[in-house]
Amino acid sequence: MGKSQKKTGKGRLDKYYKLAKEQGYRARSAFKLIQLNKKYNFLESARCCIDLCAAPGGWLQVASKYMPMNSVIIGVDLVPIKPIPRVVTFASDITTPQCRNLIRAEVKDWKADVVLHDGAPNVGTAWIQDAYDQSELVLMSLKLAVEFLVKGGTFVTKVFRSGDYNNLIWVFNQLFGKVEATKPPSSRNVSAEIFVVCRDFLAPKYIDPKFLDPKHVFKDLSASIPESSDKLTRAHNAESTVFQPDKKRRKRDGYEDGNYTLFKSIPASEYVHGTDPIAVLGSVNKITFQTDEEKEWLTLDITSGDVKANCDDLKVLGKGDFKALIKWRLALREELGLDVKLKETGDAIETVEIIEEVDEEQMIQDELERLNAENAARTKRNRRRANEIRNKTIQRMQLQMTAPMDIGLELQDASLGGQDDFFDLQGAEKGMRKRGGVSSLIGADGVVVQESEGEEDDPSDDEVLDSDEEREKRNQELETELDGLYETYQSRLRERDAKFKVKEGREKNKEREAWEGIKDASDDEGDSDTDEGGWEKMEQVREHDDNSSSGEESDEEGSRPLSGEKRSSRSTESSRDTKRPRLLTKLKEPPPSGSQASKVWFSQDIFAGINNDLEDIEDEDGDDVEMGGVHFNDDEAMETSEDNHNTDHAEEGEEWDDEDDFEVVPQADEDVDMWDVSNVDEDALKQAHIQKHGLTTAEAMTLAQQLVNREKTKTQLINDGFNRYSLNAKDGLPSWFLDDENKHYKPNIPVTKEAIAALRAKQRALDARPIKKIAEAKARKKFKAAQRLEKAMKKAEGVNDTSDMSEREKAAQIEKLMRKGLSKGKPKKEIKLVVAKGAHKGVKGRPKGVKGRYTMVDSRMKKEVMAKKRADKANKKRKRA
Ligand SMILES: C[S@@+](CC[C@H](N)C(=O)[O-])C[C@H]1O[C@@H](n2cnc3c(N)ncnc32)[C@H](O)[C@@H]1O
Repeated sequence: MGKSQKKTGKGRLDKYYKLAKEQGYRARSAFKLIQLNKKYNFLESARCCIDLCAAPGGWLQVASKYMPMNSVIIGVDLVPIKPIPRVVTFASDITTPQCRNLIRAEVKDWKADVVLHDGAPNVGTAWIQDAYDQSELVLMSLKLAVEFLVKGGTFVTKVFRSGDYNNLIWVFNQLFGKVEATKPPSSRNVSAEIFVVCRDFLAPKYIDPKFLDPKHVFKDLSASIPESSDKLTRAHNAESTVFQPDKKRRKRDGYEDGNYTLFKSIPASEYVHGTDPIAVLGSVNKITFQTDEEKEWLTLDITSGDVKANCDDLKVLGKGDFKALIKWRLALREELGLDVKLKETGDAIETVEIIEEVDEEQMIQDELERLNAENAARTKRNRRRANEIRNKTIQRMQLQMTAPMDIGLELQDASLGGQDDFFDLQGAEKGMRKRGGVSSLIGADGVVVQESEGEEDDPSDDEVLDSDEEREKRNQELETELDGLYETYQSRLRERDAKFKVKEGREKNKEREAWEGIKDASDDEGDSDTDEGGWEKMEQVREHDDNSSSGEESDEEGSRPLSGEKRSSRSTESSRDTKRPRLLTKLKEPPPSGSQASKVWFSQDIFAGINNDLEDIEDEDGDDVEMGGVHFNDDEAMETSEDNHNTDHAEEGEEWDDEDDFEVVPQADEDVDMWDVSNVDEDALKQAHIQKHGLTTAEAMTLAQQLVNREKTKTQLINDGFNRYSLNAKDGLPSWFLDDENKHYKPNIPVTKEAIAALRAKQRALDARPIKKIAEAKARKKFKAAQRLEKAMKKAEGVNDTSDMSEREKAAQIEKLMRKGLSKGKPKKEIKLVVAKGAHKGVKGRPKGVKGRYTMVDSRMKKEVMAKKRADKANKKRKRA
């Protein structure tokens, strides 16, 4: 064993190690023998002791200490043992006859009182192998012990807990009167070693060699030798008792005695008559039909082909097969009359059940309770759903998806219009009405006030929806309504915010929505009652309203065929409109689709002169008009004229009268407008970004390169702008879908390798740029070098000008100066680090043999410096945060 291993392994430096050191024992194992002897007192009376595997001699030291003077102590080991007073030692392998002869030569005709064995074969091989060798060594030591021990003597041996342990103990028991296994306190718990103290050696006249033969001992041995039998006799009859055991050991892996096969079959009668059919089916492979009776069962109707097949292989039973086999067994038992009694009992029980007096009142009561419970559960479920919907609505309001005021008003309106179920859920609606509508849920500061669960469970809200279907339907309606409300909210935003309106207009330009034609105003009105309804109708009416005066609006409202909530929102809006200054009024609101496209189209210069003629061109019959080769209807013409009208004003920069609630939204160049799909700010931002960082995307770089290399013209680029992504109709699409489309449904602009290479090169150049600090340091260095050179030059000039020096001297001097000027300044003086350990440990002043500048360092200092650096860094970070 290496020294380092000894010190580090298993925490070896324990108290016994120290004690052994203190008391001069060669090994800590000495204490094991001391403790064993303390318990069994075998050393004090011993006159002769043989220690097998004794090196380095710890046990021998103990024996020499505890055994009487003049006693014989012999120690044997593979390795030589350093001499110990009163102890005879020699090196030998205890498994060899040579060792036996050596011992014999030493003890002569004496017999040993004690034979000790603390052998450990070696270290490093696999545990199984170690354990086996150990057991073998034990048996070898036993062989020597039985040869040299006196009758009544003691054999102490170390055994490892392994599969052979019991066998060894069994053998010991055959040869000794008392066998005890013990683990002295000094033996480490982690060690598998156990010490067996075998006392009262029986010294039989004949010991069967098989007792001491590992091949036989470590074979399967019986543990059941009759206690009553005389030990000697047993020893004499070892072969018959040990090697032909009465009862075979039961295998731990569950084999039955004598049956080492995995396949098991049982006769059908056993299955049928047995009490645990399930266990049979679970543990057996096959049910056989061998007896006449069993064979007869096979002919019965109940024994179908399936049953037979199932009986053949029980390991592959499915659920159905299993059931079939159980049923078959029951049927067969009935057939055989085995279950008659049981059946009768069952009947009797049933009869008892039937004749049991039925408490009618109790039944009614139970039924009532059941119904109540069901009802309560349903109510609770409904209320929970109502609550979910309400929370959803509130959440929408919080996300500003729905104008809270609208909801409140709509609610009121709905209730006025007799739409009691407007909010889908009566309970919820009632609750809200009581509290003044949803708007009441919102505090003065706009924070939504959540209701407590307790309130939800108010028994007064017990009215529930009729059925799940109805509730579902209403939920859907509510969803639709809420979507509508979201649209309203958006349109309100449009009206309020001129920028938003312009932006939206541009968005529409971008998308070049499909031309749907614009219906005649009169048609619109006429159709409104028949074809269209719901939200679109309301939108159209609202647009129409926008063009009329606010005073008129309120008057006309009542006659319009709008749903209650829409009417109300409109009327509210109208009343509000009268109060607040409107940003855009007289301009005709474009129809929901097509108008922007037409606006763009007709805003081209080519149509500039025909603005005023539009009315004239208007077909009296309201027919569609052909203009500039483009087919369009009356509405478009109207709109075009107005659009152009507006554009004119915008171009002229005329200030519109505030009273008219007009604010001219400055328009950029129309040509640019076509492609300027985002808002102006975004463009400005993009420009600023490009100015600052240059082109950063591969697409932009590709386009730029194509333009520079004249691979593409501006017109081509513009044409490329018309693609499938630009003709997307958004009508009727949910907002979430549109949001998603905005993110992902984008044209895939091609990128070229060259563009990517250019971008990479740019990035590399950026990466290669040193950080500010380094750049500054480098510049400083350069600057200082230049200064030095300048100084050297000046000096050189001075030298050159001197007349009292020869040319050769001058040259040498100048060279020296220039060398100095070009050098990196004064070389730093080296500081020697002296580690404060070994000879330098605890030295005050200059350590020996160290010249020049030095610094004493030690591991502690290093740790402290590191810790300080860490702390400083952490402090800096904290300050910054
Ligand atoms: C744990 S030490 C014994 C320590 C000893 N009891 C003491 O207190 O100093 C085990 C010893 O068994 C010895 N050994 C192993 N196999 C042996 C063999 N076949 N014959 C003799 N000695 C053997 C080893 O050399 C080793 O010194």
